[in-house]
Amino acid sequence: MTELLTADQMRGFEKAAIARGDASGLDLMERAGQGVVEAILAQWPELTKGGHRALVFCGPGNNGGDGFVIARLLRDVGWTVQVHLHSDPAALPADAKENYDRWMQAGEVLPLVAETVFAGARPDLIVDAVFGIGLSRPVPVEIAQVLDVAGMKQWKSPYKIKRVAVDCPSGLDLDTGIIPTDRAAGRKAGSAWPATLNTANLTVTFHAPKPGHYLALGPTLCGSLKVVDIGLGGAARESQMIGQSPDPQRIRLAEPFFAGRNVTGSWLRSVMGKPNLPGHKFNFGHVAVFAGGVGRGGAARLAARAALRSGAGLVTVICPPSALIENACQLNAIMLRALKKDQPLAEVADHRVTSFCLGPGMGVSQRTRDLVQEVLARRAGEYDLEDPVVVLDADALSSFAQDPQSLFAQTHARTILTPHEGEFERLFPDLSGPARSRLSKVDAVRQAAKRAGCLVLLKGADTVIADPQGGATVHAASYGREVPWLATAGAGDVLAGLIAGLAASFGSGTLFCAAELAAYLHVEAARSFGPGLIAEDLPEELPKLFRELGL
Ligand SMILES: NC(=O)C1=CN([C@@H]2O[C@H](COP(=O)(O)OP(=O)(O)OC[C@H]3O[C@@H](n4cnc5c(N)ncnc54)[C@H](O)[C@@H]3O)[C@@H](O)[C@H]2O)[C@@H](O)CC1
Ligand SMILES: Nc1ncnc2c1ncn2[C@@H]1O[C@H](COP(=O)(O)OP(=O)(O)O)[C@@H](O)[C@H]1O
Ligand SMILES: [K+]
Repeated sequence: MTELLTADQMRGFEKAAIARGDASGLDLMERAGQGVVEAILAQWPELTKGGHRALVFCGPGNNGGDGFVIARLLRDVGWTVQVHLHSDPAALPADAKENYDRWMQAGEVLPLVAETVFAGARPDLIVDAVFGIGLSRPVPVEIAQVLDVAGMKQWKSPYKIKRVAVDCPSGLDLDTGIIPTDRAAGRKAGSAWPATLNTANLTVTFHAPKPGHYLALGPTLCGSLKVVDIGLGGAARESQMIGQSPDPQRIRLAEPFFAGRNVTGSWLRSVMGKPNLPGHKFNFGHVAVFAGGVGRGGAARLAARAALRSGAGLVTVICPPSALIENACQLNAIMLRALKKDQPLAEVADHRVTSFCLGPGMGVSQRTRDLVQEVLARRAGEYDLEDPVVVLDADALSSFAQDPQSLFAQTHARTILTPHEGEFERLFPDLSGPARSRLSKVDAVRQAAKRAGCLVLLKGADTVIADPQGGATVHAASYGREVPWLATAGAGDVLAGLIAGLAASFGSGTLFCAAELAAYLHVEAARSFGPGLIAEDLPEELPKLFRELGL
């Protein structure tokens, strides 16, 4: 798993490397510029021949400094390079000023304004080195207009121009994936998108990716993402091994890589615990999924099917007596019990149930609230680790919209809430909507987890999982892993069942790791099946996936 570094953390790594004497700021800037040029030529080998034309846009900070290095290195290999600067050169920080001076020994700098940028011939390459991690406010309108991808239409055959962003397309906040805009810059009517849009074909970042490359608009704006090693050392804590709990206050990316190696098989084995161990079905966990009334059982059956396919030893659907026949007609390997209104839960779900899943199709009602509270009150005794896992999704969350605190008063460390944005807003209105123009999805989910006293997984193409201590993971269906066809009714129910099933076995993995793996498998199952997918297909794709992933 790769660590995602916030701007502050990145600056910390840079300072530490300089303090250790590993490199000077100027060395780092040179390596950064060199890394960008190498990445450009690797991405487009046809550009290696030289004789091409580049526009380099430089900003007032060290991102601009990288731009001057790139301009010089391209010029050295025979390119015609035109540099535009948005700043008073005298105000540049020291390393950027030094690289400005080196460029100026045989070059010139034009202002970064539309009239001069679009006056010349069509470039082959545009390098955006205006703002990186130092972005502190909305980009001024006149610069946003120059950076707007639509501006390229001023040249003939604009699709031939390659756009490269240094650290990020300028204007993207790398902590949040949001584009801060002010009223002057405006937004398209009725849209979350700003009126102008700066996108890249290739984004080159340094040392480690940043949260904003994966959250919100980040993946759409960045194109493809390349991380360049600039020798900062102390690899951004990749030592958070797969299968281990997250480091509090740090953010990681849920992916099957460790130290550059693909470790999918060992990730699956470390979290699932099942293969190669002797034992009987009760050793591999018993999942109980609560279903709603007549005609509403589909969602629970989807969750149950995912739980069983994910390796749980037993799965039982618990439904009201009126829905027994409907469910009996649909279920075979999944067991079925009816729970009467005043019947004690223990009569249908004994102490061997290791994982509960509540919400899908249950209905928003007092009955759902009561069942959630009864399940949360069931504790195993002294050790938290033996409490049954409780996955709360959909109606189990919405049933507490009027009084979220009464839910949070009962949740425990083995509880996970799995809302989509709408359900999240019902429980955490102050961490949703307008608040999210300031607060990253990661920080919103961290605050939610702290308040709820349990894990929270907020769904989306950028799924975020956080624990109450601040540990957080992003699982991103982006950069070649896009699965828009996963936005299909019932896909969330399958995810809830998958978490309940993976966490049921008391394998070596924690609930947090089970949630990370579930998010990954969910998207891999959708990728494996492809377009045309419906929710029923997801659990059925798992056996093939497990085989392919080396379980
Ligand atoms: N931290 C590191 O380890 C390294 C950083 N490098 C580069 O340095 C960059 C960070 O440099 P800085 O911290 O100087 O930050 P930036 O260069 O990203 O931007 C900071 C400057 O832009 C101004 N600014 C911010 N938002 C603005 C806005 N909306 N309108 C007008 N002006 C605005 C600030 O006042 C400041 O002058 C990175 O993105 C990366 O490109 C590289 O040289 C490699 C090493
Ligand atoms: N564009 C997308 N890319 C990747 N995953 C997506 C996308 N849209 C939705 N998903 C995933 O699909 C699931 C939808 O869940 P949810 O909104 O609860 O739907 P439902 O209630 O119909 O099951 C979530 O796991 C979400 O992360
Ligand atoms: K940039």
